[in-house]
Amino acid sequence: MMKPTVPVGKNDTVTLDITGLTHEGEGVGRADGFTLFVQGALPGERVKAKVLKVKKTYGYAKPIEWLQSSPDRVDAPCPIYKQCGGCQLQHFSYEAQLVWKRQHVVDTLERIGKLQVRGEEAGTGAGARSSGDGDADRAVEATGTRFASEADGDRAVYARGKGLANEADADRATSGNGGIIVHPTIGMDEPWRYRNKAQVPIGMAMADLENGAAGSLIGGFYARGSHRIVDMDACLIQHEHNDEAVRQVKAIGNRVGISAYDEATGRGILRHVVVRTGFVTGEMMVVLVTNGPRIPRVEDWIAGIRETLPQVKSIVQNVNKRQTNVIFGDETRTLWGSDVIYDELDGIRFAISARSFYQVNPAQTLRLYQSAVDYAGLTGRENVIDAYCGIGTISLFLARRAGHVYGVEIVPEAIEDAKRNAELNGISNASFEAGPAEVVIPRWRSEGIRPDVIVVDPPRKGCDEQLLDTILAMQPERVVYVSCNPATLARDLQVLEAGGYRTVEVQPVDMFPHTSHVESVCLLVKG
Ligand SMILES: C[S@@+](CC[C@H](N)C(=O)[O-])C[C@H]1O[C@@H](n2cnc3c(N)ncnc32)[C@H](O)[C@@H]1O
Repeated sequence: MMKPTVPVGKNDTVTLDITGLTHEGEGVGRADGFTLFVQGALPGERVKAKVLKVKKTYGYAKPIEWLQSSPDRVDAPCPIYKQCGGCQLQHFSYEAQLVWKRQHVVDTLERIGKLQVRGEEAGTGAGARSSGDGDADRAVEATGTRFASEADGDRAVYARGKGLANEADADRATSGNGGIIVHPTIGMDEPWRYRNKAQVPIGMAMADLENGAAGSLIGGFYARGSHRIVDMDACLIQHEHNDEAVRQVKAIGNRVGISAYDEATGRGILRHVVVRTGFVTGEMMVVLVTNGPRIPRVEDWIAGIRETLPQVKSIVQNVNKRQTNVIFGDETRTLWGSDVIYDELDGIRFAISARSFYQVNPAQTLRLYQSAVDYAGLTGRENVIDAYCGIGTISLFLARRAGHVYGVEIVPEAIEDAKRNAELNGISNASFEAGPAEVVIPRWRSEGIRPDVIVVDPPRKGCDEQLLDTILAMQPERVVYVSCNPATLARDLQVLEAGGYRTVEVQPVDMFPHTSHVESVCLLVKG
């Protein structure tokens, strides 16, 4: 068979019309039908771009001149936005971000889930398209039910060839009542300084390393697509107290003298600084993630943190000796103060320990959980399962309106927090168990637990197949799916629809303004 020829080469200059944005916020354009991903370019723009890298079916290019700009283009307020990989959409007006996030959900439900969305003629959705042009929009995720890699799956979708429109239309499941309602994204009035948690990798200043000097610590996000740390003093999406804590930890580290962990050699001590602030209580936790149990001059560290950061209630060390991108290791010990900090959501108090998941945007979390509770449709009598429950946040919101809530979560410390949280709030109709949802819930089934509603809020990879099978076997009246990844949401909805559930509506909630992340809550009903 003839190998298809690629019409562009590295370092070529091409003119591109940008027709969409990928799930990572890159512009999508085509040169002679060949898909190029262009960081920093927006839908509706025409750019001259230099080709940086060419793969078999797609490539990457960098804009060198704007021939036409989008009316949605704005100046990014962050001075290190161009270097830092933390945010992807600061150059896109906030209103346009919200429209794009909804459209991204719609397109993904159609393309990957093959589901019909109400009011969306195939391929003619309003607003900024989330992917490429008509052809790319219709390209169908046909690589089976699981993705080898999220990014690869997504890029392959955009880059796949023409002619799939009919297949997509033919395969599209009918969802009854004219399709799924996808509501406008719920945005923030003030979409800055919203994060309660900073997780900052620590390194050494390059100049110091090259000069063989003792070295000063740097800390910030990784540069886009790399593991080079961009040092930062302030991050406009972080709570100011978190910024201050990271600055102080770097200063204390420089004064006390500690080496930064080096990924390449596996040597050095300080890997990450993780800081959490309770938005309601103001309480803070500082976690030092180290490459071994010993922190030199640990008493000076504790004194320095307590002196400069009086809101800190908990100083914790986590030991991670593995050569991995995963931030936390398995060993955690409290160096000073409490094992947890407290925060509140809608009058419910939560204890949060270092390794427990807690939503990072508390203002939007309230809206997200409110939608989840509404979709659960509770009257006070129902049995509810909350799968992937973390520290029991959604569980306790649900328990106020349910007969009994059963929460399950894989991190044992989070389950300890969840039990403590139920007690702390005098909630006695919620019980929790540590373990994989896909193992624990089938066992609950065999023990005779019959849920009326199942809520799932899985990590980015979505629900385990075994769990989806168990949901179908348990036949709850409603399933509420909270998702931080539209691609795996769409894939899992397709499985639930094939098993007899109908997706009624989806509410996107902007939990992560200025980034390309999209969160949604989704209601499914039986039959
Ligand atoms: C997106 S978080 C949601 C947590 C919680 N619902 C909340 O809103 O705070 C996903 C949670 O799933 C947990 N998790 C990951 N894999 C799991 C599994 N196989 N079984 C149960 N929990 C799991 C993670 O530890 C994390 O706490």
